[in-house]
Amino acid sequence: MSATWNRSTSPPRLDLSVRVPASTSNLGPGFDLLGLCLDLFATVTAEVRDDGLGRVETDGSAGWLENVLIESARAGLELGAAPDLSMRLGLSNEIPVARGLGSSGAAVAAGLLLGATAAGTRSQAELERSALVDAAVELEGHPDNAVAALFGGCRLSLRTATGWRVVHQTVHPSIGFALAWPEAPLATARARAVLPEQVPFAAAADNPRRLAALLAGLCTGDVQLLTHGLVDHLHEPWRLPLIAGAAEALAAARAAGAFGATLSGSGSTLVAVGPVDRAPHLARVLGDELARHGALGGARAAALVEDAPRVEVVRSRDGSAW
Ligand SMILES: Nc1ncnc2c1ncn2[C@@H]1O[C@H](COP(=O)(O)OP(=O)(O)OP(=O)(O)O)[C@@H](O)[C@H]1O
Ligand SMILES: N[C@@H](CCO)C(=O)O
Repeated sequence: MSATWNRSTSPPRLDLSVRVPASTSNLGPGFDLLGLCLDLFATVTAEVRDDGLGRVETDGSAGWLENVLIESARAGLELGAAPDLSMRLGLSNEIPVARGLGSSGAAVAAGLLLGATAAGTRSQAELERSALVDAAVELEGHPDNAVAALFGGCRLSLRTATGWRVVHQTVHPSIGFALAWPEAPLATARARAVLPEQVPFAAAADNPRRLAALLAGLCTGDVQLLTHGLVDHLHEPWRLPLIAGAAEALAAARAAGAFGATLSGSGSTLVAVGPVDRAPHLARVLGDELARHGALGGARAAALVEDAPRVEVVRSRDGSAW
């Protein structure tokens, strides 16, 4: 971060921008644990003013993500001890919202990074990304999407006695991801509300076995491990009935050569995991089957995004310089 602010007669202004990835979470047994960044992006801009008013708003472009973006930017400013800065946020978003692709997690990460960067630019003290994790989890309610969006790559979020520990999970380059989502949204809150209080002992006992296989399979590209690992008993059985054609589409993807197929996050997007060169075909298979049962929102192959989002200083200006 090179820009610094000088007070002058008109409030100094800083324009920031950050591009944050979508994420698929859970991948079956990694419920509220695993988030994997994919190449659909939300770009958030911020006009920051050092006017002492502490007003955070959007320019009207954020739609359903407006509140989460404002709250996260505020939290970033507060963490950076600069709650008196004002921010005007704008969103350009290619992540389908309320489809289990981490749009709110991306908004949380973007807001926190922009707020913390604005604060740090004034104080010259940059906040560590890891200092934002607790706030991200609190804002989002679960760690997987927001943490992945903050750090990039595939991430496991573990709550320890001393706070959240974020672990990088290697994903073998032979593995590809195919997505398809219905036109109808499915809010995470609704998909969490259908989960049971308790599950049978056999289901609880099998899920960690599946998770161990999934993580080893992601690391090595071992097809048998991935196939064994992309199975869940804790959330998928209750959520699939909420999405017309989901069970049929997952079965079709498996029959077409996917190693496995499951819900992306809490749905309504479906994700098939297969050979990287077959991902476009698998996306078509998922999409065709969803379309047979209702209106299709979209279908595409998606690539893992390893890079952490970086806040860019678009321009820095005080009254005299501009
Ligand atoms: N029907 C709705 N009307 C208004 N806002 C909504 C509606 N459904 C969801 N939202 C808001 O849209 C944002 C994104 O929704 P949500 O968190 O459910 O999905 P997501 O982040 O896209 O997917 P996921 O977290 O499952 O990966 C949230 O801030 C949520 O409050
Ligand atoms: N782990 C969260 C992700 C929300 O997309 C859930 O499954 O509810």
